[in-house]
Amino acid sequence: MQTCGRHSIYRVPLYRGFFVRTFKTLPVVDIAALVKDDKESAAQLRAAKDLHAACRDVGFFYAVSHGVPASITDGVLLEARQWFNLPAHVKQEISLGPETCYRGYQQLGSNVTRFDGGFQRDHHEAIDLYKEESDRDASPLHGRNQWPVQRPSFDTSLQQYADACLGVGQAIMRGIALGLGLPGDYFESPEGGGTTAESSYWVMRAIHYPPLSQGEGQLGQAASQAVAGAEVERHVQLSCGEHTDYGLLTLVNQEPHIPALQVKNAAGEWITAAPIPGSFVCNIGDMLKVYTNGLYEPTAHRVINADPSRSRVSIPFFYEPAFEAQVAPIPALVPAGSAPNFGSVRYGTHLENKVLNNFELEPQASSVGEA
Ligand SMILES: O=C(O)CCC(=O)C(=O)O
Ligand SMILES: [Fe+2]
Repeated sequence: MQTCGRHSIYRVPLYRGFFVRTFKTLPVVDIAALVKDDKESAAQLRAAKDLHAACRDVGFFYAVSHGVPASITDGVLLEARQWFNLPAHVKQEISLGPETCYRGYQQLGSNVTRFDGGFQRDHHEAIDLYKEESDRDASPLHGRNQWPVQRPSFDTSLQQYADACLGVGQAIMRGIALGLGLPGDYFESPEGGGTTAESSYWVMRAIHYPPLSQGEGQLGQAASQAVAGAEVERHVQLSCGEHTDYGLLTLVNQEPHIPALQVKNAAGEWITAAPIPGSFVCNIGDMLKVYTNGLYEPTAHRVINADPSRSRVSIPFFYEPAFEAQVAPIPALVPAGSAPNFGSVRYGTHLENKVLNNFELEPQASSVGEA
């Protein structure tokens, strides 16, 4: 096992197979020291150790003491809820498509979860925003955002929220680097991809999940089973189908009233990520699997809003690598004498392949009536 001198806080197990993911709850990690301290401290190393265990054994954790004021996290959820209450034709003024670089509003059922031989429409509407890039020719995703200008206060609170999440994302990535026995700024350095709060090709989605009802306001039997945490056939409509995330780290800010996010353990059981006020539910994405040579695995999750009377709003923020980052297994995490488990991938190419495949933008016959 190679480590990086003074940064090594313990030996990092190289084979995740020792750590069967039989979790029944999600760990809570206090990240105060990572967001507050400039210098590496004993408290930072403790947080880093907790992050390492959480990423290796679960792939999900609640981040608490993150320092983002409730006025920002609660405020943006409230603003989003009010924006989604606007008439459909107002929301559609900022509809997304290839011509808007996939930025803007997606109506109910446009987002799909694909599986072999088919896809399922997810039962949510959303606004998608990305880091803004002026060089439109360089990627079908590059461009300016369609901010929700119909409510300037929402626009402002989204921007504040994004700034705050960039700081938290960079701090958690420092903790993850330390937890891997690397220098805290590893992912910010050129050899680690050069990802910082400034360069991250972040994504932010404000999502509205109407009640998941079938028939006359009742959940279908299969969907009810899904609510109870069972595995279901792929054709059963869910608020958001089973998937893993694409990049480094996702921070989910969710409304407190509905437990709807479910996380799959190795036994195939669905564990509910019930809201904890003041926390972000965090999960790791595909790129951390590549960086760690497979030690950290992104965990499948899905969303089911089973409350027949209330919709749910969440605002995931995706702290992702820089678009041009070349992501490859970190040499110190590849056993001496072994070939790396993965080749190098340009993050922007990985993202394009995912996003360009995410939509079925033709209106759904049954659910788009109110325009
Ligand atoms: O709404 C949530 O709780 C999670 C959404 C999600 O998994 C995603 O957008 O990737
Ligand atoms: Fe996700």
